Amino acid sequence: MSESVQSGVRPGNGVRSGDDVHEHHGGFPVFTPVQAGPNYGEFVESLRRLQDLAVSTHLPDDVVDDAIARVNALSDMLEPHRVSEGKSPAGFNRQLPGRGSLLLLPWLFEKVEVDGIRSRGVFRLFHRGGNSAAHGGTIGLLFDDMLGMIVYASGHPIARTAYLHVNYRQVTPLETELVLEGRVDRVEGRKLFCTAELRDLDGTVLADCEALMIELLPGQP
Ligand SMILES: CCCCCCCCCCCC(=O)SCCNC(=O)CCNC(=O)[C@H](O)C(C)(C)COP(=O)(O)OP(=O)(O)OC[C@H]1O[C@@H](n2cnc3c(N)ncnc32)[C@H](O)[C@@H]1OP(=O)(O)O
Repeated sequence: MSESVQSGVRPGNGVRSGDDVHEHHGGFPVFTPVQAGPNYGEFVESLRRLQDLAVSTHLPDDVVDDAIARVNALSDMLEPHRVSEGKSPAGFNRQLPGRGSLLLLPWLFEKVEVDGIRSRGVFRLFHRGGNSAAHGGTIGLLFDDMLGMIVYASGHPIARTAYLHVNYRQVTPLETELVLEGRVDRVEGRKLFCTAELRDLDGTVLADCEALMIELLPGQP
């Protein structure tokens, strides 16, 4: 997504290439992608490990107290480096799992093309819902984020999700490599009708979705 914001509309279905970036990306500011430094991916992975442990340990009280002190010390170290939206490498680095954003599932893109995207990754312990299955909300998060990339790849201006209908077909396992594919199926004016599927490596559909993405109007947030 970051490249679209930087360079404007790319070739694709419903192209309006050459048009003004501000006008056709709604009220989104023009972000210049912030490149991650050489160890940024390791930093994010370290935090993901911490998240996994935070939800899968039962700590003695003295360990909790020690952890609070250490985590606060780490936060105090980071605090002076706080920046505004668009100025952090988080979310801008497609070569990193989850584009380097701790919010996103740690997935990597295999294909980002006009006719659709494919991404691969795992749900981790942090994403556990119940009985070793992925939390349904994290599946929605994965789909929603991929929809943004589907719109970007298709060459359309930035769009927001009007609705996202998720069908949970099978229990989605943790720590198991899975694949997601999605595309724009149909365009009606500003309305982009998209579909995507989450599959295991045997090809079994674990979840699928249908979504309506609406291209933003000039100045629309
Ligand atoms: C660094 C990189 C950054 C890059 C960052 C890139 C960001 C990507 C975003 C990723 C996706 C997200 O998570 S977005 C976050 C979650 N979504 C949101 O917060 C969206 C909140 N909702 C809105 O802002 C608004 O409702 C919009 C923009 C979706 C639509 O509002 P609008 O622009 O006023 O459009 P409106 O006239 O209402 O509707 C246009 C047409 O769509 C239809 N329509 C509208 N909503 C629906 C609906 N739920 N179900 C059916 N149809 C609908 C209308 O009937 C109409 O059809 P007709 O009469 O024309 O036929």
